Amino acid sequence: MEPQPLDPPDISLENLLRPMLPPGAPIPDYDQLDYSFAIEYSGPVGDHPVPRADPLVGSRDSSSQVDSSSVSKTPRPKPSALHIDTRKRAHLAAEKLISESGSARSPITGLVEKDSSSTTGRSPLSNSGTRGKAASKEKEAGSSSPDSRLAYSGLNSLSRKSSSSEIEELNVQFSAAVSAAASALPSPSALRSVSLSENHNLENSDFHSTPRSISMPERDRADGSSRPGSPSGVTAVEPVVVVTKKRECHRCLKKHMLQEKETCLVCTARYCRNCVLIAMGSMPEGRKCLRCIGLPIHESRRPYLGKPSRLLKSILSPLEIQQIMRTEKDCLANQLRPEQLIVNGRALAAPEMSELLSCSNPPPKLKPGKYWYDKTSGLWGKEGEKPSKIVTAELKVGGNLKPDASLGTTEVYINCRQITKSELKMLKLAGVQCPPSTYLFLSPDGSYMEEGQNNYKGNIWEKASIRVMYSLFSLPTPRGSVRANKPSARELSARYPPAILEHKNVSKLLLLGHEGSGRSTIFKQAKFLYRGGFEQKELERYKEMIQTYIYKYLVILLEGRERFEDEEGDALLKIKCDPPATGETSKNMYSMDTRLKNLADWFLDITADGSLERYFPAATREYAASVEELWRDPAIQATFKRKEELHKLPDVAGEFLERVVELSSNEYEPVDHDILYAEGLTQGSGLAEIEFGLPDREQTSGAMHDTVDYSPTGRYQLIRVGGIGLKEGKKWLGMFEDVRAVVFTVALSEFDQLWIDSDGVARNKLLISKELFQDIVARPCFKGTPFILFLNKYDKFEEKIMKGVPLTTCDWFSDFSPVGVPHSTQAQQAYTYVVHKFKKLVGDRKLYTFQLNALERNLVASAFQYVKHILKHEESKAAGWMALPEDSSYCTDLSSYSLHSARQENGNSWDR
Ligand SMILES: Nc1nc2c(ncn2[C@@H]2O[C@H](COP(=O)(O)OP(=O)(O)OP(=O)(O)O)[C@@H](O)[C@H]2O)c(=O)[nH]1
Ligand SMILES: [Mg+2]
Repeated sequence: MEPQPLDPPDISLENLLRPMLPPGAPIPDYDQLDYSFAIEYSGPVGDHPVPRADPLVGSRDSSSQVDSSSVSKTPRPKPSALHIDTRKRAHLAAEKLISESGSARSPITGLVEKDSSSTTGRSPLSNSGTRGKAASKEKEAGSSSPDSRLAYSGLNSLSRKSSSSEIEELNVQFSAAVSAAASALPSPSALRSVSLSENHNLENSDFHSTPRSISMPERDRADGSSRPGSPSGVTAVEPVVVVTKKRECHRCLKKHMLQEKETCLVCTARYCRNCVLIAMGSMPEGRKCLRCIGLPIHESRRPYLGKPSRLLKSILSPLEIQQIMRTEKDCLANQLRPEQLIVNGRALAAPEMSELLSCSNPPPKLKPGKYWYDKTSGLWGKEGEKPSKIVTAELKVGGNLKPDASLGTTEVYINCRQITKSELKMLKLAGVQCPPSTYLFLSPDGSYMEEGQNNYKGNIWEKASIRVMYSLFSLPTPRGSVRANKPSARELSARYPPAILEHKNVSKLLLLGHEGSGRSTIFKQAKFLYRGGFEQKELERYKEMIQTYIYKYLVILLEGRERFEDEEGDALLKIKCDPPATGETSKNMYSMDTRLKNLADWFLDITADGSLERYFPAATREYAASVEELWRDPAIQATFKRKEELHKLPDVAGEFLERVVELSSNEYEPVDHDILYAEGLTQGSGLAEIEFGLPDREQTSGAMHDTVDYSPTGRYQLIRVGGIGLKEGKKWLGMFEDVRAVVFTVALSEFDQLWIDSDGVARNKLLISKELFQDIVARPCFKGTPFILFLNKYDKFEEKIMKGVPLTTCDWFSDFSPVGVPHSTQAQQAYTYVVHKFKKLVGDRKLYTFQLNALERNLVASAFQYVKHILKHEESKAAGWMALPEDSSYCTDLSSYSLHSARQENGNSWDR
């Protein structure tokens, strides 16, 4: 039989394209198609192997079929047929889609996209991104394959969120094109060891097998146990710097003497214009060779981040350059890692670095290294050197400033740092008197005073000539005009309370205490009681604060859940003694289903990399339902039951999480109760003051007889020293020598709670309060000042004692043994014992104590009346009268006031 002639292959464009596209994908419009073809090389044999180009005519051959194990599960186009220009098209389509969908996109989408260049940039609501074991499996299987990494991040995230097959298709084509290009044309060195046929095999290509250190939390790696090694999640792998001859292209090894080259940000290999796109692919992290993707950049290249070269401009469209430069600047792998910055002797954590970089005046061109930072003035410099910059003050970054931070030898100190000779010279020029052993307190605007003295002395930046001199000597000066920076009276009062307050004829009350003891609550109650509450602007701030804090509380719970799940798993394992089969994870009451776990992981990730505050409260509404779902999950509820073990979780967490949907709505307005429950006054807590007149007793409860105003002026000023203020600003205390009384708050209920200090050491909270109290009582500036101890949170204290939590949990109370006393509950006995312990601390000195529940407004009013009595008493004592007010509702001993007596006076009607 005569052989039938074979049909000529159908070489229509459609048939050519079909194998390149995923099954079922529509053929793109011919007019819009941007394509090119590779033809087989038939020239003379050269020095280097030439990549093979397989013809695409006809149906796909078996060798081009993608291994079904490939997680992308999409056929890869043949390397030869799809030119890199496809990227352009994919990219433009993505841009188009972004611009079209821009307005309709939810804030979540926008936010996630923004972050998509970073490790954690995955939609929390999609299942694609998993931290932990799932992610690690995915990685092993290749699903977090180079495809997904190579695709433009924006495009990638779009395809994840959008169901648009077009985008997915483009993404796949684009990734495949790059992979193809990479594997088809590896570097000469790779070619030396890889045969052409291997080279042709995408799965075996050098590109695929190159180990990556892309931002994968450490626990996702070998042991699967720990949190990310670096907070940023980028493993600190030292890049291997490629040494090439100066003018040689690292890929083709040609010299191209006069041609510009593009340099890899990681290994510094240089590529000529013909090789750059092949060597660097789609540049998902900017200008890096394919094998360097995921690696941290070489520090010498940091100044070039985001700055396109002329070469790039000549081969890519402006839109592409814009996108590449954006990813280059934003992508996580290219960021400075927090641990590379040592500030005041301590490596930064991710949230600290993000605070530093996002402040209004960050240090410019930061490089890895050791720095010192003066939080009070904002001065910033390299360790052992004079200051180089004034950055935003009061940032919570790094350790404590050391006197020798700048290796000064002048014996003149600014905010505890011994200054350098050039600074001293400048200070003298500015007319500041500074003989040896001068201790100056300098604020960010240049105003200064001598430490321990209450007078504001002047401003070193005031004269323009001085500022010029400073810059001549390379010393930093503040940005903008000093006049504009002049602090308001209110700001000054916070900085130099005595200077501002001196002229006022008020009785100053200093409100001190350890974090969480209730200082702000008392302050807020004073505002409600005597100043008519909060203004609209302040309410807005509280709203924002509450909405942000909910997420922080959630994250504490999520971390706790993980811990408990592991512990429980280990415990069950010990009981069972038979380890689960490989890959099987034992479930317990703290385990969550995969979807919620993904969501939880996302929250933990954005917290770990310090971007939680970038998302919230902005996206609070979108996530409220998810947070509620998480909160209601049995695993989280089981975790919450063990809240005492979650040291950072405040008491209010449950209350706020319970109402997350309501609190997250736009219409939500904080009510008094919410404001009191919200921790702190404002997010940045330092010094705050409020002035008020105390009304006569009759006005507040109607049951008091004291109609005489004992205060000299009838005006009081309550000054709250907040968390940071007290720790770093202990020197301020010396400036409050004219206060009439120190009100020290202690949260009684903390006797069984732990506090993790900055060194990670857990300590009993009440013991910390005790030490702080002892420290302050012992200060010479408070030698003759009456101390009033507000023993707060009695409600919680009572609840705990009644529940059987032993007071002896706190070592300080180890000798407490309740005895059966008629008409006295165990809680009252415990309270009396605690009062006794505190009084013993001050020896012969008088210590006034007041039992308080600061959430009860009337009780706080009584507390202030009590303070007023004390002041009167102290005044009489000083005048030698020694008469106590007749009515003394403070029982036999003015020095103690308990809720018991207060309740009797007020007929037990304590409204919140
Ligand atoms: N149950 C109970 N909770 C209280 C009491 N006093 C304060 N709280 C809560 O304790 C938490 C911490 O109180 P804050 O007033 O912020 O304490 P603080 O840390 O000293 O204040 P800042 O200096 O602003 O940080 C808040 O959620 C308050 O609502 C109390 O007497 N009983
Ligand atoms: Mg607080």
